[in-house]
Amino acid sequence: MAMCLATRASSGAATTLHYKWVVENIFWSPDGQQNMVMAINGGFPGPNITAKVGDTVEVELSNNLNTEGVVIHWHGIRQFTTPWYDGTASVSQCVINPGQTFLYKFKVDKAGTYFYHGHYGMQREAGLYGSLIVEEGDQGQKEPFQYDGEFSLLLSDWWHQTVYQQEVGLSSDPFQWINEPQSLLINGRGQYNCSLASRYNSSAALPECSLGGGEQWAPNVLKVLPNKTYRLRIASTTSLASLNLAIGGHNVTVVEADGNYVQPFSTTDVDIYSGETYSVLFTTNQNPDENYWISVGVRGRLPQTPQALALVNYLPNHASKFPTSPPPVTPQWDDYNRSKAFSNRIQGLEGTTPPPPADYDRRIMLLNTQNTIDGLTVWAINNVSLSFPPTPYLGALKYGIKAAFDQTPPPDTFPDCRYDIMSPPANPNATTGNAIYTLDFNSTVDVILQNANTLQPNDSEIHPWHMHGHNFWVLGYGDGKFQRGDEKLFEKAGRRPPLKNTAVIFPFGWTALRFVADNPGAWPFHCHIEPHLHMGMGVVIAEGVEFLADVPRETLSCGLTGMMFSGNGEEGHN
Ligand SMILES: O=C1O[C@H]([C@@H](O)CO)C(O)=C1O
Repeated sequence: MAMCLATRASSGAATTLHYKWVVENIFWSPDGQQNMVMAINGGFPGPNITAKVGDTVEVELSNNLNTEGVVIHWHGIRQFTTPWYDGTASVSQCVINPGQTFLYKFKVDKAGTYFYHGHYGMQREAGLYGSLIVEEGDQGQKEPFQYDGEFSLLLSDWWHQTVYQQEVGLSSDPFQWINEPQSLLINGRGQYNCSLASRYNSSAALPECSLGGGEQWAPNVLKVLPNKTYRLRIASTTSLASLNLAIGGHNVTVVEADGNYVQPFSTTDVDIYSGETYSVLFTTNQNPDENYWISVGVRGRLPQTPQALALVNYLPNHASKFPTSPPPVTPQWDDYNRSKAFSNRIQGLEGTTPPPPADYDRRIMLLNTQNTIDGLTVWAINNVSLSFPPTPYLGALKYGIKAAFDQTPPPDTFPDCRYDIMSPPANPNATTGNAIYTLDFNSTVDVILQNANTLQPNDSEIHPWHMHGHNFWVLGYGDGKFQRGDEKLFEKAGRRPPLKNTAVIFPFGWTALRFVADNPGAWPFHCHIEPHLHMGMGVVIAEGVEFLADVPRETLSCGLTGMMFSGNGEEGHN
């Protein structure tokens, strides 16, 4: 569709990519069953953006939804000097109302694999996402690896119930959990109630899918030539599922994570959590008379969803030639030692910037618990469940509107240092709050994300935490409760902490991160499982807002900033 194509305008070395997008609900069959999907320009997933380092990306976003606002977050893009285009409702901007058009305009300053998605309510789960690739610029750094071609695989999970019903379930008493997805999608394509893998198993529960190839739910086909090396750019925008990807008969070499080069290592399969991206290389060195399956399956929760499949089609074989080997089996969902071993293999590329030494400007301990508030099930951080305010934090901070959110800082550590993370909370009550962590500009901050038992005995879940506006170094993962002295685990000889923007906390474990608060703005830092954020599992950090030029008014025309601009509200005072 012509509308999907960017117009390119170059002046000297700088290029501006301009896109016109329309968001609307359409009918689509992501897995063979027709459903309502939140689409861009009439297609699902949204259009790919491919830019080069230094480019300016402009997206003119028109909201054609009938009754709800929309925003789009550019996941992994730091938005340095443009925090108001980060695309998070209540934090960086007011939602774009139905019928309105809003211009996002930001520079992409770091090569890597990224994606974009809705960041209002549960619009990501409704289908509002697409892939965003930033290539090295013509003059800039060379990539530390080579390949002959590349493919982008955007992974997601899909439910048949609408997100509106799910949201009501999450805030009902009794609580109604969204449960496991009906299907997993690769580039928006999956199969429900039938399986392409049934032919390998005479007692398969599902019938074999019958497909012509042109269906919206037909699997992706990656056409490759023998004896070449390809780059797979993998991004997970799942709402819930932790995934594992493998290519039948081929090992892969991991080279990039969350837009950062990592020390290459070879592996049979890749764990990928919601919010993460990886680049892997694979060489087409297998029998060229065959085609091969790529399989993606669920880990970290008891799987109730069949694998998603895509086909590696060695040319000149026909794509309809079925691989002789069945799809790779996904590793056991609860083999956490295996998951931890994979996460620990991700290390910074030799020669890349190591974390600054701990100066303990600030260490924030964030205890993740499942709680109840007035009979509702929520998630809380240090006993506070985040509830987004109607006035975006960025404007409230810039204009000193104190009434916009709770001014008492949230706790820097657990409510009770003796908290038993191995048992359900002794007192499950939590409070709702919207206060923020204000960080000294340019300070080094350590965060310890501490997992705990849920409301059910002997139960603790995976949570991938994503930070907007920053990359952080993943200092280490540990089991149990973080203790004084566990810092020594950060400094294992020869280990280079990787830079990432999303890091998982394992059940009953902790994850330690370090970052520099060098990006003026207000930034969410949250569990990337969408219903968990909806249930309050996140915090907001802010730094250096005083260094920002004027925040564009069109980003703040709601809540108290909206009233201020129209002359009816509390006047700003810095
Ligand atoms: O937030 C969640 O709620 C359920 C369960 O803990 C309570 O039903 C679940 O699996 C989650 O991840």
